[in-house]
Amino acid sequence: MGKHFTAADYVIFALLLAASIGIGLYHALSGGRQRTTQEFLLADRSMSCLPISLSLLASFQSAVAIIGVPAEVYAHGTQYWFIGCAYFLGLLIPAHVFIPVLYKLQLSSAYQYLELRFSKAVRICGTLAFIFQTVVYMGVCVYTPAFALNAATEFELWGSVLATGLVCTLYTTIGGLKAVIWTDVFQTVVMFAGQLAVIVVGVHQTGGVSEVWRKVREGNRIAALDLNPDPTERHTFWTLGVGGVFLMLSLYGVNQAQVQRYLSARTEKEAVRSCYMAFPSLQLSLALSCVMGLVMFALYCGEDHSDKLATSSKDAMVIYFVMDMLQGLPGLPGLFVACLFSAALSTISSAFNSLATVTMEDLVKPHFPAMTEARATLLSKALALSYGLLCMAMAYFTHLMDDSVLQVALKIFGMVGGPVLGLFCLGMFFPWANATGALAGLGTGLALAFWVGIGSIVARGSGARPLPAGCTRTAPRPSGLHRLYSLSYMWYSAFGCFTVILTGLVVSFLTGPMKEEDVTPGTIYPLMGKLVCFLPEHLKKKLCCVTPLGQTVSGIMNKY
Ligand SMILES: CC(C)(CO)[C@@H](O)C(=O)NCCC(=O)O
Ligand code: NA
Repeated sequence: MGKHFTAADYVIFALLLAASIGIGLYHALSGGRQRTTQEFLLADRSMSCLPISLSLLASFQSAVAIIGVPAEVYAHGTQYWFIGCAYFLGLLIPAHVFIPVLYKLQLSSAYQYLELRFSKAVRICGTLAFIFQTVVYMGVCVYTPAFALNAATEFELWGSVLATGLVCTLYTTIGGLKAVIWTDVFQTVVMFAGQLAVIVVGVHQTGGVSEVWRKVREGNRIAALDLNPDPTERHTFWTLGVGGVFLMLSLYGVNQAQVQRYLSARTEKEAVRSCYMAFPSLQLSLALSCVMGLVMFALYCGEDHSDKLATSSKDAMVIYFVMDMLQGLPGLPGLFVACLFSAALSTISSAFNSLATVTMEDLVKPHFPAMTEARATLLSKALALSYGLLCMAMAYFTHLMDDSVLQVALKIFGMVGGPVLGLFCLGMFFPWANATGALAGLGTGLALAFWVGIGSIVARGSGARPLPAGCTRTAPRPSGLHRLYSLSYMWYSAFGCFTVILTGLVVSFLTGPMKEEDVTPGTIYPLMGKLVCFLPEHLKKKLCCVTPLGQTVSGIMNKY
């Protein structure tokens, strides 16, 4: 770390790690001392909306976004910022559709819903898809800050992977979900502080806000709304603002990490409120990272310094610029590194805890119904620990990938999260869908998503790579399969989701649609009923044939 780090920097970085472990210790020794799975995995269902909302932000805001978004804006301008449009529906729909259904069912794992609605097999498939998605994503999260720091500074690569992994494993294993949520709060504040510091210093060094504005205008970095309907165009209003809604739904609607936070809320109202409160913090976070890219552009005028680095990665270049800007300002490099690690730690800890939860609730408990609470809690802790170790192994595989980290992460979310979102939509909005349809749908959705996702990587390797922004007009239009492979990664979630719904419905009707009396009450969201609320009562009843949500379901829950 040599020339970049002074004593003040080491102190700040060490404080972050120590405070995170401290919060873990506090929750290990206070409250119920993490002796039940209710406390360890669901924070005793006692959380209020403020910590939950910051934690919702932190779950999927990792160093990948902190580095990846400025890198994207530096290279291609602010078009990516339009993903902020997707946050409206991307949070409103979870708040008013997914939370009401999932919270009322008093679940512990989101995938329990799939058993209530379809069958045990569907639940297990949903769980396995989630585990796969999260384990791969975790690798990217741990590896990204370590790799970028190593390329731009003298930070030891595998040393930082180990530090992140071990600290995070420690406080997650001893402090449970309460520690995860409260460290998220603290780490989110550090994250904002680090980004803000870089922006302030950068604006100052450029010579003021108006100078920054002049330079990014001259450099063509402020993007106008791009309404090009071509689905292979990487970033347009449609791919970001509409495709992004499905990405957001798969993360904020049905992903276990987030659902677990909703379920840990004291009341349903607090859960809904936390979803609303996540909106401004998500927008703030997006704005900070986009502005950081702009400031960087103003200061370095689009120079490419990759020749000075051991890698051509734009992500490493961002770190190089930040460290260059902050040089000679003791404490600030440390704050920025703390910001990166905060972002990473808060994401990885959510991943450990949610992985431990689904493995326990969906894969282990159903086979050992007589397991004592003490033993189940011990096993949950062992699971959190093992996933922690697995995550460090995954970091190793990530270093074999060669793509912008932001794109890698969002591709994974789309390829696996999209089909899983489709499964929940199929169950909630279509009372006719049956378990066979759900399984066939999920299988088809995953297969198609992986075909397109892996196809895009292979096609790019064989020279069909889309040209960089600005050259797109002269690029030959991809044809045939290549056109499919060049589908914008921002559409992956929507593509997977609709494939599952369509296949699921067709197969359900072929194999005999579900009958009204066989559907578990409370598992359907009366979408039709809400859409046709102006129609007379008896017609509505015909259209949405199932028990309304308002009815409590404690009776049914005893059955399971
Ligand atoms: C998931 C979104 C789009 C939500 O804003 C954003 O946080 C993001 O781009 N995340 C990238 C993945 C990551 O930061 O790990
Ligand atoms: Na995070």
